[in-house]
Amino acid sequence: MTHILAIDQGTTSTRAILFDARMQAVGTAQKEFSQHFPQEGWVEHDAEEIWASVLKVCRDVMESQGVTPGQIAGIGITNQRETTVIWDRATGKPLGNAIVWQDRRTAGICERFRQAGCEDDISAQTGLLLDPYFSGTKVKWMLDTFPGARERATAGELLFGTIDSFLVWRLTGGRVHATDATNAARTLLFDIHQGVWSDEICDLLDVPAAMLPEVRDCASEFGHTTLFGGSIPILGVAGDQQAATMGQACFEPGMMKSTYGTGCFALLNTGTEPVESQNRLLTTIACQLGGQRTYALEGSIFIAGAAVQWLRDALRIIDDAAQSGELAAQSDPNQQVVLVPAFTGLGAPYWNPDCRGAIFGLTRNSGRAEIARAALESIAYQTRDLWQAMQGDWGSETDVILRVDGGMSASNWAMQGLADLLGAPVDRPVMQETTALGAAWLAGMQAGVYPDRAGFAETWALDRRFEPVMSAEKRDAAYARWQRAVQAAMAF
Ligand SMILES: Nc1ncnc2c1ncn2[C@@H]1O[C@H](COP(=O)(O)OP(=O)(O)O)[C@@H](O)[C@H]1O
Ligand SMILES: O=P(O)(O)OC[C@H](O)CO
Repeated sequence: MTHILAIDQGTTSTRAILFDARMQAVGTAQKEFSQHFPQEGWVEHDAEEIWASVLKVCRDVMESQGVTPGQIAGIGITNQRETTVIWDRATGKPLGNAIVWQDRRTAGICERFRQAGCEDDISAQTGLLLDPYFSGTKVKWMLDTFPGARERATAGELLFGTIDSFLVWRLTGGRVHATDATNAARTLLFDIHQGVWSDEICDLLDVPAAMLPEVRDCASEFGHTTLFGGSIPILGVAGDQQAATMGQACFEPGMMKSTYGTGCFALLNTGTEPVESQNRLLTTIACQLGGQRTYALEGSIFIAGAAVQWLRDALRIIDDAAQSGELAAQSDPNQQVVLVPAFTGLGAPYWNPDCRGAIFGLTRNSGRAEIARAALESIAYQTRDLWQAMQGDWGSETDVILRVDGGMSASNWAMQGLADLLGAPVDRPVMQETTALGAAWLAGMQAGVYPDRAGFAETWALDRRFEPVMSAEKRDAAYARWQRAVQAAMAF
């Protein structure tokens, strides 16, 4: 058995990547799927379409590489986190569309619990904040909205899961209803200190315990799938940002990665003790291996690569994402156009679900290039917000080098801009599919074919280091403009 199959179920596409015995990616298949925006601030996925995309990419990659199930030692699953599915235990059919992590429909529910004084207690247990981002209020909304759903969930007829859990259920033919600790940590229902579902929060949100998946280590047995013409064990599961943290080998306290996909998620490993943020960051589980939890501080930005998609799909000023850097490079350096990409509210450290996007500093000379530049710079400014918050929580005396990955990290222009606006070096690894690599590593380690943490960390290789070249004066002035722009957008 020479291969590991990683399934990376992301927000905009599903990928299957085959890794060989030396942890090299030897084949990839990818499929985009539909995004549904039924109302302002709502974002949904069709869980059946996601499932079909998973089957397709797995079959395609095995076929293209001529690899049979008998040659695959294990499957690792990694997924968009928080996105919520409820399905029927008997039929496996979803109750409705999945509510995506970006969806803001439960802002009112969050506000009601905040007014009732529940946020501190919820934060203390979960490490999260009362924001529609997390699964808990999405589950509540579904149970409140679909007639008879709560009664059926209480009777054990309906099951809840994040995407990993839904895929494990489907892949195992309904035999396993499980998730891993990193995905559980994003639900708002999980006590990250005790490593168990919180009865108190489940009662508060009226979520029946009978519908919750069993929580397992990231590398453990999640059953077998026989859907590809032979039996393959599922041996690894982790939320995509945590998988990327592992794929970047950020195993030591103080190591940090930032992934630029649809959104941007920066995780700083804080070791075996959770650190409570004083700067509106999240405390989360980075991984759980052998029953031992490692924690992280996380900064979550909702719009990163999605701003580039907006340039392509809504403004139509580029044909594909890679052109954004070329266009930005043509911009007039003397213009000071700032884009606040709060298309679905603002995440860390602002946590403002009602804020919407804004552009400042336009002149008659502002055009496509300046807008493209503002879009790419907005990702760097948002990372600096997180960077400062992390330094506040972790201590700024430590020299943290940021490891970057995700689709947008391919843009040299954006990564140089990031180093400039942070005033710190940015490291991009050779292997930029770190999310899939992390999931593959979990499964391969569990299968006994890949090395342990130390051996894996030695394989991390630098593609390019981006050193800051911008003057401190220019950097501070630019960042001050961004801060004013955010305040103005929130006041609008
Ligand atoms: N060369 C590039 N420059 C800027 N943005 C890019 C580039 N390539 C991809 N992207 C952006 O990266 C995102 C895709 O990254 P990916 O890691 O696949 O995301 P996800 O896992 O969220 O689906 C898209 O939003 C796309 O606009
Ligand atoms: O699909 P991505 O890569 O944008 O990641 C989504 C995150 O997991 C949401 O928390």
